[in-house]
Amino acid sequence: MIVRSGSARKALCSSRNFSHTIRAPTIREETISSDNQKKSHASSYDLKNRTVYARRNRRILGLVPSRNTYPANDHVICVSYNASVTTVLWLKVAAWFQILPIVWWETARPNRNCGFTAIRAKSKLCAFIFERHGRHARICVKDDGFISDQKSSPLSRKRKVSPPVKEEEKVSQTTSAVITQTPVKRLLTSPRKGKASPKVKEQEEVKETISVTLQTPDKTSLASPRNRKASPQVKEEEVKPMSSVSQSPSKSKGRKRVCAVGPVPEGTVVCDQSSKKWKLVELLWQTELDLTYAVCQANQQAGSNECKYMLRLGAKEGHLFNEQNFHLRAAKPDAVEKWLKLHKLDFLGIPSCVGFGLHEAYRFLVFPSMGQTLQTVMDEGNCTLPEKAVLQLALRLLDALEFIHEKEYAHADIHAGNIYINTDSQTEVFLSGFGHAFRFCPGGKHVEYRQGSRTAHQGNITFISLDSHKGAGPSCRSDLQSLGYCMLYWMTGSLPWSHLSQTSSAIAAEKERYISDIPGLVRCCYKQKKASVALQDYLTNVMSLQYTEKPDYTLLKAGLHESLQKMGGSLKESLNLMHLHREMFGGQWSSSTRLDGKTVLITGANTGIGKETTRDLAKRGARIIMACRDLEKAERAQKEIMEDSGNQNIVIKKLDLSDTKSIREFAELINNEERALHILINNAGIMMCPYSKTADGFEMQFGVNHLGHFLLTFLLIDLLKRSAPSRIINLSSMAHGWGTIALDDINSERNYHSRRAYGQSKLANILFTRSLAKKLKDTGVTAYAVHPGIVRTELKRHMNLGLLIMWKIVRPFTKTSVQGAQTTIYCAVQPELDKESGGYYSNCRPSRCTRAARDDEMAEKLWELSCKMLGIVWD
Ligand SMILES: NC(=O)C1=CN([C@@H]2O[C@H](COP(=O)(O)OP(=O)(O)OC[C@H]3O[C@@H](n4cnc5c(N)ncnc54)[C@H](OP(=O)(O)O)[C@@H]3O)[C@@H](O)[C@H]2O)C=CC1
Ligand SMILES: CC1=C(/C=C/C(C)=C/C=C/C(C)=C/C=O)C(C)(C)CCC1
Repeated sequence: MIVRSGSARKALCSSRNFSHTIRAPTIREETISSDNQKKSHASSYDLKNRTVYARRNRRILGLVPSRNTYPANDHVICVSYNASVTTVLWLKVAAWFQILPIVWWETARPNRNCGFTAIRAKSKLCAFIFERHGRHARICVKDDGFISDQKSSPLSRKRKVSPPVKEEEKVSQTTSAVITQTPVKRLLTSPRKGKASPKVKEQEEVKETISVTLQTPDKTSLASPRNRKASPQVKEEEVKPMSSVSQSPSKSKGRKRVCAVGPVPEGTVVCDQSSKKWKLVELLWQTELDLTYAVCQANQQAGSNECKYMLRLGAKEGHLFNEQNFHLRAAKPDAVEKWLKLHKLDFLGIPSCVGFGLHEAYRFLVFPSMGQTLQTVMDEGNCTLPEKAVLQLALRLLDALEFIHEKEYAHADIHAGNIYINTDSQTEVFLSGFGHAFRFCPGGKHVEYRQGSRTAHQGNITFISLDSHKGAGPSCRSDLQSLGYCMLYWMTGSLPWSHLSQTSSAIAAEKERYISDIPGLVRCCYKQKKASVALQDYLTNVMSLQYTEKPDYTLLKAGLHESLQKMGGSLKESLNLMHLHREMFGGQWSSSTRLDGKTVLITGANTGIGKETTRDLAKRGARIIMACRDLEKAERAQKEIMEDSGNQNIVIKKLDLSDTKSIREFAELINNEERALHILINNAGIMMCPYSKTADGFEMQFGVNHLGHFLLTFLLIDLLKRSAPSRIINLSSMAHGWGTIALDDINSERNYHSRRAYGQSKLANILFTRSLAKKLKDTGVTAYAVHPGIVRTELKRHMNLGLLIMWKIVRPFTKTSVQGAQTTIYCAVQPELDKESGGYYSNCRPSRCTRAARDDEMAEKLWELSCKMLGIVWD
């Protein structure tokens, strides 16, 4: 529960001034004594799902804003205690370029005894102030970002206990077992470590609010496996993949779910079949089907930190019954021991069940504590994992799979929620959750392939094999294919079917389509990135396995091993589950929102951010109008996107934003031909070009980036209003701070500075968005300004040498076009944004722009000037 030492801090302190870490679990406050200079001290807060870590001696502090609030990746900022000048400078640069999510910070050393560093992240509420009082440091936290004392700290807020689940809510018709894991209190270290201090105990009394999102369980999965009937027909079920944790780890973050069985109060003692008594110390997490507790033997007094065991509790006749049978039949500890010796392995990730039994209407299984699930790790901030870690995981899992397959069982539900990682060693990976395990080879005789012989689509819908979709008994190939899907997903954060809200049979159809097109599958997930050769080989191998074929595990492992070695990795090495670059700078965001029947118009759609935005929205089913000045380039992009998305409803129209005639002709065509326009994305842009003028005599950057889009929006506004709810997205930039609006020399005729002129045009984009929001109030048309991040596109073609050198320096922190497109897509599809208008967004969340960009008076003046320059009247 409480982070004292170990992996959290190790992770936290591992790199330079900033690093990734796994979020600490609970509310904690600690006075850091400066007497103990040699000892390490950790402090952590979970403040309405935000956490601060502080470590004094290594002078590192970190904060992790909550995923509950923000759909995009978490960020970690670590700064020195009493930050040094270098740190502050670094922070300033990082904040200025929005590399880190800092919007405000302050350091001061008013006197020798009291210094502080305060940081405010993009979360509205975060402010952490580190004060030193004599020989002690104290952390104060306050909502509004300014110094507070602990009395006003929201730490005192009470958590509400999850209400018991009503009987009628428990069972209802829904999908096949969609397992979603909710960490009740997030375990960071293995429960074996650490002691709970009295103070901590007190803090633990504070209850967390658990909002109830009912995800009703599958009837069939609650029924005894013996009573389960095979459904001959594949039942068509509406499944929203995003609603399942492992289908989209990022989406489920923080979502609290209620288990089919009501929780048993902590402190309850249960007795297993061998009369051993187990005390439920703490509810760790829950899925729709079961609850996991930290437990200790009843005669021992232990805090949750000392619990060496975990207990899974579910319905008496539910999937735990199947799991219990599996453990009794196939995974006895001595069998595992024997296997280890025979195969000269140092480790085999098969949990040993040390007790099982019934308690009232529940069945429970007890295991030695295995750490935390991979799902939890990913929920804590890793949308994707580094290739090296995925290879390590896969090799460990292949060992486990080879063992269970040899014991005649298929796991049949491989996904991150069923994989545990020992948080102490970080080298031990366990395969758990055998609730769907299937004995495919009873007595050495492989079952015959028969579709519909079992309930179709059982297990986690995103990762189950095609055989499971079809209701055929899963065999070796099912597990290996599922593992392949998992690896792809962990590495890339997507699968062709993972972001679409589809029926289970539609997902099955996608899997069927790709089973014979591995290059296509890999391309679809990796997009423009270089794919892992090892993974591609693995997929090719396992997708071609016959139903009864015995896989060549040695060959499969050799391929992955070779690749791991080439990357300088080994199985002995700790898993590095932190994807630093992606995490901090990637800003990947995911949503299942479909746009079928919607029309999107996007300018500059043939390359860079525009092209990736088009690709994504095309995959969501929208009709797309690509407004481009170069038709040849546009056709190439259109062809590629059509092939990739399967969406043929993508048209190209010529638009040159540097010529008002072209804009008018284009708009006329759209107004005549299109029945509706739901999303207008003013994306095209030009940056820092040598001085030149548009056809109408406007300075090029101001003319294209602002005036061109201003006119286009004006000409399309009635169509947008008629199509409401509709949205306008203006691509601005953090570069809006590089310039001001020179009302008296808007065309930079007296003085041209290419960077400032670009800044002026991007500032104009934000001011235009603000004015639009005001003028379009109550029309159902909303407007958003976006900073996409610093993105590796063709935009920099006019940059001067100095800036290009700078570009090289910041390159490691820049985004790919796919990453750069995420905030635009977010503004285009996120349903809640219907209620917001006029804001500035970056990293898929509201962001802070400069004061000049919030100047409504200037916005009004710019509006008037723009109308005048374009010769239009727009009130
Ligand atoms: N990349 C970055 O780091 C950042 C980008 N932005 C903004 O994001 C937007 C997209 O930029 P990005 O994808 O990076 O840049 P690219 O240069 O890759 O793409 C710009 C697009 O705009 C088109 N375009 C340029 N001039 C005109 C014109 N006169 N008429 C019609 N289309 C035109 C280009 O067409 P063609 O291919 O024919 O040249 C191209 O399709 C821009 O508004 C930019 O200011 C903001 C912050 C940072
Ligand atoms: C100037 C400069 C830098 C580089 C900035 C770059 C490369 C910005 C690119 C911005 C873009 C592309 C904006 C588009 O709208 C550093 C190294 C951060 C630090 C100091 C000054």
